[in-house]
Amino acid sequence: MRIVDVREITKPIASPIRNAYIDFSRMTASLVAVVTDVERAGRRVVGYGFNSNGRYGQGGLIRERFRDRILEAPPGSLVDEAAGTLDPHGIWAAMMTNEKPGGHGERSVAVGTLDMAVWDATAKIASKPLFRLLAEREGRAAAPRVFVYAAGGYYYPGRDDAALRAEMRSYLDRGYTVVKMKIGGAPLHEDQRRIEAVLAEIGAQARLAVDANGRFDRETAVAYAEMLRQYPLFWYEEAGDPLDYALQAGLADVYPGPMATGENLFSHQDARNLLRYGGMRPDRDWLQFDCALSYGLVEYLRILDVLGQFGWSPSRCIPHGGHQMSLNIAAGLGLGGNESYPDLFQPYGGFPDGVRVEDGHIVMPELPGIGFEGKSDLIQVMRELAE
Ligand SMILES: O=C([O-])CC(=O)C(=O)O
Ligand SMILES: [Mg+2]
Repeated sequence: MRIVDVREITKPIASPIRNAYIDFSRMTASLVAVVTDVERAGRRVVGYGFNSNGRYGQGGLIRERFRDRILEAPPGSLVDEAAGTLDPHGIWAAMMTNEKPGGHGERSVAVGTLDMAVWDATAKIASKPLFRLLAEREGRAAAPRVFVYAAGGYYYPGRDDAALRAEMRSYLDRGYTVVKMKIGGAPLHEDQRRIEAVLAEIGAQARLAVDANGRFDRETAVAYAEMLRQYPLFWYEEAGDPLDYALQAGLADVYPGPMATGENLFSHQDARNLLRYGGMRPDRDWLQFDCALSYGLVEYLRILDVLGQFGWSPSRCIPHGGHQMSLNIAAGLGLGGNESYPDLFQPYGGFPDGVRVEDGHIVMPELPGIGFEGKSDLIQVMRELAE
């Protein structure tokens, strides 16, 4: 059993939206394929992966370093003979040869993207859905029904509150019970008006989360907290810089409701610092680490270990990114749910065809691997890369 090729292509996922920090007019993503010499059901097994929105494609790093390390590693070091499939931990170690610790930068995105493809291939070779393989390895029962929430509510050029309300209404019509909107890209009083418009629209049918994308300094984060705490929000996300743990910890004193952060922390060491110093509360707050940006599931398993050491349950994790990889982790390892972007970042985000959101949950179909083959628009671009 061998990995015979690793391919990457950088694709546009541009759209005219803006959060408090960046616009997505030039956003790209890496699509990767890990090609094996194994056949299942009459087809060569190819694992696929891509990075989440918000960070750019990683073609340079993948082509200059990580691809060759996989292809040049002793093939036996990449295989789990006993399990009869690839060894994602061995492949991860090969990719990280000659990489110093710390300063995670964006190599974590390159490795996370390849790691997704490796797990897809690993589960396909085992002829199982990834969530079932993960649950078996951890000795727990899989839970195929997964909570999902609808992320959107971006700033668009010329957009008014009526359009924002209509967007949120459309999520409720599609079965979601939690919706998310952006804040911090407009003055506080304007954001407050937008929030009240959305709350009036969703009423008791759903809850609202708000996301500042790390925009605020301490004073502004507190001013928003004091405004936001009068509303029954699902969470207040990424108020300040993702690495400013003191800012986050200070917010807990003024904001009693749930807070969320972690999508821009890319390693178990950063996650540990958040839990050590960030004042996050395991009884109500949410952790959003996204394996596709942070060295993949091999590293995410280490993050879950750190959570355990600090008394956190995996059920407090709702990853960023809206991809099927995190849906599998949620169903296999007992996370609290997953993000979803019903109208954005297609064809990468979303669910296999025919999967519907009901009462804020989806049920995972029984597809081998991550399940990309069940999403026709996505598997089409994937197969153009490698089959
Ligand atoms: O707008 C973005 O960069 C995406 C984001 O923060 C989220 O999905 O939580
Ligand atoms: Mg966010």
